[in-house]
Amino acid sequence: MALLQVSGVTKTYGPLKALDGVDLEVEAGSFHGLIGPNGSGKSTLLKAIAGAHFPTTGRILFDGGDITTMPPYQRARRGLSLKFQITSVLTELSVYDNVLLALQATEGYGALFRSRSRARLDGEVMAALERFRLAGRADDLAGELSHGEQQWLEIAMALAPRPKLLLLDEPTGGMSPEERRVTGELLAPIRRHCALVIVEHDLDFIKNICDRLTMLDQGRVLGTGSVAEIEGDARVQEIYTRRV
Ligand SMILES: Nc1ncnc2c1ncn2[C@@H]1O[C@H](COP(=O)(O)OP(=O)(O)OP(=O)(O)O)[C@@H](O)[C@H]1O
Repeated sequence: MALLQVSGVTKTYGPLKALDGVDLEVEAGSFHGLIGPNGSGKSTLLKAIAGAHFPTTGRILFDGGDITTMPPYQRARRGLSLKFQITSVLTELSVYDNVLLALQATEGYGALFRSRSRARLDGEVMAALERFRLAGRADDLAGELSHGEQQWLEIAMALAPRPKLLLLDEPTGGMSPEERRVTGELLAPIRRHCALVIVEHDLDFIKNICDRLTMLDQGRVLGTGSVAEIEGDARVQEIYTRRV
């Protein structure tokens, strides 16, 4: 069974169907990109998976359990983690404390005091920072980091609790081409232990890092397949030449 299974998900806002019978399957360890024109429903789908809002109809299964109407904090404890487009690092805290807080928030303070030593958490914080080339900035204020570094810090925070699935909404927004390239490099090794669902407007970036793509158009799935299959799909090409 797939790690994530979205079945027949619809989301309506008044008369508007932002999602219309969407099916999506993501296997463990797979990187899955959501593409499509503006307003096609990519962010709405990501939010439904994250629990930021609930579908009007349909079901979402994650790691064998039904999470359709589960609150976000419970999804996080089951292994679902997310980073949205808007940066949410605490700029007045150190880089180190941002990651520490992310770990503590997922575990719950009770669990932290019962079973986890400060030394063990310290190891996890530093490992998370090292993976994202931020270990040397641990004591700096997060607000002193560049925009790209703040995005990496947020991804490091999202990955620190070792989720099974990471959701990323436009992580390379506002980054330089070099920062985008590095972001791809930093994300590649996580597939050993974590799957990814990513919304990203930079098609070259998403094609380079994803195994599979789902193309949305007007709230419906137009096609799902390998990058080569989706690139070769005439309907996908038509939409991108016409509207994107
Ligand atoms: N909270 C909301 N209330 C009303 N309509 C909404 C709301 N959120 C999204 N929509 C509408 O749902 C549709 C899908 O929006 P969504 O943001 O999911 O598209 P998207 O593919 O992520 O677009 P973009 O690429 O521009 O970010 C759009 O028509 C949008 O205006």
